[in-house]
Parts: sequence; structure tokens; C-alpha cells
Amino acid sequence: MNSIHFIINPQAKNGYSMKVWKKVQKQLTLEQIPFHAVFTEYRGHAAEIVGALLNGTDAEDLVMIVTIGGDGTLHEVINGAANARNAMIGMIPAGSGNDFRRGYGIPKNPLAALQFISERAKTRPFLADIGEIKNEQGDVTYFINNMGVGFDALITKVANSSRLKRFLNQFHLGNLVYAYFVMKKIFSFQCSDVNIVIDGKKLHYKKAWFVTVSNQPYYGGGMKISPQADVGDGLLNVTIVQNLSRLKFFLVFITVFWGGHTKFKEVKELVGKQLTVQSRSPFYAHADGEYIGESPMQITVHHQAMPLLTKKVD
Ligand SMILES: Nc1ncnc2c1ncn2[C@@H]1O[C@H](COP(=O)(O)OP(=O)(O)OP(=O)(O)O)[C@@H](O)[C@H]1O
Repeated sequence: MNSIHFIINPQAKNGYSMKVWKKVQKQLTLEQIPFHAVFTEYRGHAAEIVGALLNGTDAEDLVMIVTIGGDGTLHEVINGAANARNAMIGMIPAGSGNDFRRGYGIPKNPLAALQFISERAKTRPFLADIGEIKNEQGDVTYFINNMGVGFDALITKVANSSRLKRFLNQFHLGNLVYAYFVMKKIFSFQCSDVNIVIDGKKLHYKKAWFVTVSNQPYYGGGMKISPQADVGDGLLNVTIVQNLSRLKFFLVFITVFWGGHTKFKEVKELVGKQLTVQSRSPFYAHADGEYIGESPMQITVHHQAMPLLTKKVD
């Protein structure tokens, strides 16, 4: 087997990732699987590591890259590899949200995940769709799970930079921080009218709370925001929540955990290959749970563009 390049975020879930890495490292040695390991040192480092790694290899050589951390580190790895065709990306989940694990069928247990990856490496990789986001300045960010503008991006931004998340992560309760900030921000959030142009069709939504664009069903640490989303169908699934009171928004938000929100008339769903999202007042935007700036954004799907060491989940 080719050497596996591990990229480990030692800070993910307050250092839980290092415990996972130690178990994985022991198993690699036991099974005599060749590997390299690099530890990220700061935000954005994983994308730089991947960029440098792929630059130093011939385009015909397949490079296996496995990240140990959360969806944020994986997001960076995907962005580092998005323009290369010779990277195969895998993940051993060790973060607090782990929506990639849910959406792409990766085992929870680190050693089971390693075995799963080793097996995938022997067959052809699964080619997943990825989403491309372009802002007004033309800067490009890719996403593998989902992107969103509005209330969910605001929660992402405040939760990710909060000390409370780090504190709660010590007790494996990091996800509670999102619920806390939802409760806190729901009273002050300002909705905005939103214009969406999807595959040439113009649509207008009054008083939108958020717009989420999904490549797979899960976001926010297990919420089923887009039950129909499929990572291999060449389509993006758009969810718009609009025109409801703060109280009703809260009730609808709870139902997202099991995908029940889609039954509400204030929740609209669209499907398409390319869209622009523009809000009357600027909305924060996130990609895979990482803050990326403000709307407007143009989003395009790239079908079967990312070789993954995963399987497609039905
Ligand atoms: N050494 C580091 N020090 C600080 N931050 C880092 C480091 N390496 C990576 N990061 C950043 O930490 C953030 C969170 O990483 P990651 O998602 O892997 O872990 P997490 O604890 O599960 O968080 P999340 O709940 O967002 O998934 C990412 O934005 C990543 O860029």
C-alpha cells in the first residue's frame, strides 16, 4: 500500500484528536502500514500542508490524505486538494460535529474508521460532488457538506470563536454551545429579504432567516437539514426558512434534528446546479461550518470532482 499522509488537528475537540491519533498510530505500526504525519499549527494550515504535498508530487501519482480532526480541518483539506485530481481524501473523525462522518458513512470508532479507509484504498475511490462558492471579489471556497447564509452562519461564527465551546468540549458537550447561541441570538437576529437565482430562475423570499445549500443531509452536528441531499447526484439542495415569528422559528429549528421542518409551509426547498444568493441586508456566510464572509455568494456544484476514501450513503 502507498504511504498514507495523515493531517492531524491536535486542537480538535480539545485534544481528543491526539488520543485518536495515538490509537491509530499504534495500529499502523502493528499492521506495518507506511505513513507520514503532520500536525496543524493554526487555522488554515491544513490547506497549506495539502497544497505543498500535492505540488511536490507528479499528477499521475495518487496521494492518500487522511485527516484526523473535525469537519473544519476536513474543510481545509478539501480546499487544499480541490484543484488537484490525484488526491484521495479520507477522515478519521475526531471533532465535535462530525457531519462528514454521518453523511459519508464513516465508522465512529477510530480503528474501525482506519480499517474502512484501508479497504477503500484498495478499490476505486468514491467520486463525490463538491460545491464551489464565489464571493463578490471572486474569492473561491469549496464545501463538501454544506454552506449557508443568515442565522446559521451567525451561530457558527459566534460558537466557533466562543470560549464556552472549548469549555463544554472538555465534557464532550461541545454541541450544546450551538443550542445556547440559538437561544441567545434568536431574539436579536434581523431577518432579510433574499433573492435567489437558481439555474436561471429568479425567486424572492420575504423575511428569510437563513438559506442553506447542501451536498449531503447533515449539518450542525447531526441535524437533518436536507434529507433528500445526495453527494453523488450532481445537484445542490437549497433550504430557505422565511417569514415566521421568532417563536415559530424556534419550533421549526427543533424539528430540523429529525428532518421534520420540511413539512412547514415557511420552509422552502429548491434543487439546482448553480445559484446566487443575495440578501437585502448582508448576511454572514459559512462553508462546512467555517465563517467565510458575507453574502452575496454564487454557488456551483462540481459533479464527481472529489475522490474520497468513503462510500456513498443511501
Ligand atoms: N493547531 C491549531 N490551533 C488552533 N486551531 C486550529 C489548529 N489546527 C486547526 N485549527 C482550526 O480549528 C478549527 C476547528 O477544527 P475542527 O473542526 O477540526 O475541530 P472541532 O473541535 O471538531 O471543531 P468543530 O466543532 O468546528 O468541528 C478549524 O477552523 C481549524 O482550521
